[in-house]
Amino acid sequence: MSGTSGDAVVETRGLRRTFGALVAVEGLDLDVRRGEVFGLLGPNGSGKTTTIRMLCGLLAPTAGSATVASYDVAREPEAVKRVIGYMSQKFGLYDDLTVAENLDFYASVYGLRGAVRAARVGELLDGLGLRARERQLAGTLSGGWKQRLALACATAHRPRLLFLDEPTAGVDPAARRRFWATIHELASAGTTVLVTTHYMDEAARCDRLAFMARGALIAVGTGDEITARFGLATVEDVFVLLQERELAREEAAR
Ligand SMILES: Nc1ncnc2c1ncn2[C@@H]1O[C@H](COP(=O)(O)OP(=O)(O)OP(=O)(O)O)[C@@H](O)[C@H]1O
Repeated sequence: MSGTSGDAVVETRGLRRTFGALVAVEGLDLDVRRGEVFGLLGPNGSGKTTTIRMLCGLLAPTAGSATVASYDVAREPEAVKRVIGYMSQKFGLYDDLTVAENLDFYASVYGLRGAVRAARVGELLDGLGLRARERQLAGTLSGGWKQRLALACATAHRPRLLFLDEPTAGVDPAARRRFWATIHELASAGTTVLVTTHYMDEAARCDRLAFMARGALIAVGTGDEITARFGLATVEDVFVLLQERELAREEAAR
């Protein structure tokens, strides 16, 4: 890990990704510290998912650099994948496999074998309250249980970092609250969590936030620091302001 960032476990410098003429992520300089719950916020299309996919070693940067747990995402994507867990917007579950089979599958993909794998699957079933549903097909679970299972799958190998892309979209408030309790337990145990969300109550549960707009970082800090910078009362006000600016830009471009 490079000298100036101290305990940064995610570090990007000038990170950029284009798709043809479209600049999805532009010149991103980001530091996420070990054990922090870090929220990535921004309007639709602002580059959050593209950023997460680069940090997970799933998408090559066009330019700039990023390290995750000191591994370079462009040069060492396989090493990155071993130390991270990724829960995508679509959860990535296999609908025609049971709860236990999904867990077993992910545990095997993450390199767990034999008795260690069986023990870990059992631990996840019990720890996340999935035992009663272990033989149920994932496709028949409610949204809240799918989310729980997806989190269990993403943490099967006890990753040092967890990337969560809109993890609670379409999930009821009680399930969201339970989910966040689990996230904070993981963070207390030293897991670094980077999460994207459109929900402001979830933003309030993050230690620090980064706002993105049109692929660029607009502001980074605690909720209080960011609202102070914009001279607004709440993080939601900042979010709405950015969204309105985006809409105005789109109108002007028409
Ligand atoms: N594979 C791709 N090919 C072409 N364009 C893409 C691709 N992936 C993303 N984009 C574009 O890059 C921009 C950023 O998208 P991204 O999904 O990163 O935004 P986001 O902030 O995660 O949005 P949302 O909040 O809607 O999930 C968008 O304009 C999107 O259409």
